[in-house]
Amino acid sequence: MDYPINLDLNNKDILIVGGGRVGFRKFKRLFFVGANITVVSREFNPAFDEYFKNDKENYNLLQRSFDEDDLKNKFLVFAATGNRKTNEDIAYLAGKEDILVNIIDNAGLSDFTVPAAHYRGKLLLTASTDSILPALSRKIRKDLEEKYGIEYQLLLEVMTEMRPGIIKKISDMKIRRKIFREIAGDIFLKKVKNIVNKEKITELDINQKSTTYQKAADYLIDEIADIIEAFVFDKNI
Ligand SMILES: C[C@@]1(CC(=O)O)c2cc3[nH]c(cc4nc(cc5[nH]c(cc(n2)[C@H]1CCC(=O)O)[C@@](C)(CC(=O)O)[C@@H]5CCC(=O)O)C(CC(=O)O)=C4CCC(=O)O)c(CCC(=O)O)c3CC(=O)O
Ligand SMILES: NC(=O)C1=CN([C@@H]2O[C@H](COP(=O)(O)OP(=O)(O)OC[C@H]3O[C@@H](n4cnc5c(N)ncnc54)[C@H](O)[C@@H]3O)[C@@H](O)[C@H]2O)C=CC1
Repeated sequence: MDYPINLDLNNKDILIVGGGRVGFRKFKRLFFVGANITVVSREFNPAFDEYFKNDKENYNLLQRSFDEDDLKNKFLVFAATGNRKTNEDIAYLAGKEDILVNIIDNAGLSDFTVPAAHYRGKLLLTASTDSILPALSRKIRKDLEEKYGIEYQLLLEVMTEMRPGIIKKISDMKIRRKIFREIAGDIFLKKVKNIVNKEKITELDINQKSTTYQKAADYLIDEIADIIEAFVFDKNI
């Protein structure tokens, strides 16, 4: 069985060997999370074209064959060539340097695999199948996209501001746990969803902290204050 872990790859040096269809999929997500990416590839999938144009970000696209020196000082390596033997060689060389590898055509030689992922603001939901049926991971990711909507992003955005204050103010851990479980419960989530629908809040509103977002956030902060009061004074809500 695999161990799930959420890695902070911001500014970490990552190597991808092979800029094909799969290499691009790995690249896109690494770019999204702020990694420092080097892609070495004999040829590049056209999906990389727009990235060749803006070559000033945290990535380096090198059109050539893989060289052992490419592994130097890398935090993680993805072997994503279409050549099984080359990918095997990369697994061996990276292993010698104690660098963790993902081998796109060989789960057995991989130190880690990549799950399908749905990001909803700060919520991250992932699916994997122990490498048995990646198409199922993809299908589950699509299901999660339907089920876990913008209300989760809104709630987490508001809680980013509120959680430290609640922890500071309420010293009793048991009461805090009750409060947080209530905020994460079905009843409260329904309220958040209603406000998303009523105010027509979009992802952009949340990211830009628009006035529509502020209005919704203020409403939720009041609701959360009511929950806190109810639990602190041990009322049954
Ligand atoms: C082991 C793993 C290694 C790794 O890449 O980390 C791996 C390996 C392989 N995948 C293959 C094929 C496909 N992969 C996908 C899709 C995804 N593959 C991803 C991960 C993983 N794929 C890891 C295990 C994850 C797990 O445990 O489930 C996802 C989840 C994440 C991502 O890549 O970002 C992403 C969905 C992203 C999304 O949409 O959300 C589709 C679907 C499609 O394209 O429709 C197909 C075609 C249909 C099919 O074969 O199922 C083949 C070739 C098989 C062959 O030769 O036929 C191999 C090689 C092999 O099996 O040896
Ligand atoms: N892990 C996954 O999610 C998936 C894995 N696969 C597996 O991955 C394999 C290939 O995936 P694709 O991206 O579609 O292949 P692709 O052929 O589109 O891309 C491979 C890239 O590697 C480059 N390359 C080959 N040898 C190289 C070398 N020595 N140095 C540098 N670059 C080199 C090529 O120029 C090419 O751009 C398939 O054979 C399949 O087994 C397929 C689908 C999904």
